Amino acid sequence: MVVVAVSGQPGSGKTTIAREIARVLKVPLVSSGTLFREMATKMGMDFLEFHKYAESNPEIDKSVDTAAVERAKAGNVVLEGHLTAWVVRPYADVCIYLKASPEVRARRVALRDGKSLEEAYREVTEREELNRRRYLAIYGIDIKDLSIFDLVVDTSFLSVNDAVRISVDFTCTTLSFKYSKKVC
Ligand SMILES: Nc1ncnc2c1ncn2[C@@H]1O[C@H](COP(=O)(O)OP(=O)(O)OP(=O)(O)O)[C@@H](O)[C@H]1O
Ligand SMILES: Nc1ccn([C@@H]2O[C@H](COP(=O)(O)O)[C@@H](O)[C@H]2O)c(=O)n1
Repeated sequence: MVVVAVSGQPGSGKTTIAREIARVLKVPLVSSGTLFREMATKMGMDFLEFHKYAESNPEIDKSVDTAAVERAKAGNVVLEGHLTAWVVRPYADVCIYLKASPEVRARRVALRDGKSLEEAYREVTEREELNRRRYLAIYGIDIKDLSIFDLVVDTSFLSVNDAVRISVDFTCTTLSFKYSKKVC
């Protein structure tokens, strides 16, 4: 029953890496970020606006996180989300954190979402600060504390392929060692 959590800064490449790890492990990918985006859409809010709304409505993060923990307990999953690893750590075999410079992440999000560089830069920096404040207020968790992670990767100067290879190789090696058999 493998459980992998991929967290990290907005635009660092979490979804890209988590999707590939899930493919290699042949398990589903569950994204807290996607759930959070869907909730924003349902409430007719802009993504960034919803982050601010969540600040005075802690039940939003708690419902996203409860879903992540319940799914982790069921096993055989890759969980992805900016904040997810901190809450599923007790149930995860491997926790990976991705980071990159704000400039690099803004460029990637601008390209991905068809936004201006200025808008993307504002989004990635504001989202990170709003998330940091919420998690500190709700759980007393400082998302600057990366000590819970098994692997921290700065993807600023890595190609997608290199970032994927590093993350997948580490995950497969760690799982194979932990379960004393070739997992992938
Ligand atoms: N190492 C990399 N080098 C260049 N581009 C990358 C790299 N990793 C991911 N990307 C690209 O950057 C964009 C953002 O990646 P991705 O959506 O995986 O990030 P994320 O952390 O999940 O973002 P968000 O926090 O907004 O959900 C995507 O278009 C992806 O293809
Ligand atoms: N456990 C949680 C709770 C909330 N989030 C929020 O989802 C947003 C989008 O996540 P990305 O992976 O797309 O960055 C994120 O900014 C959090 O506010 C979460 O990720 N995990």
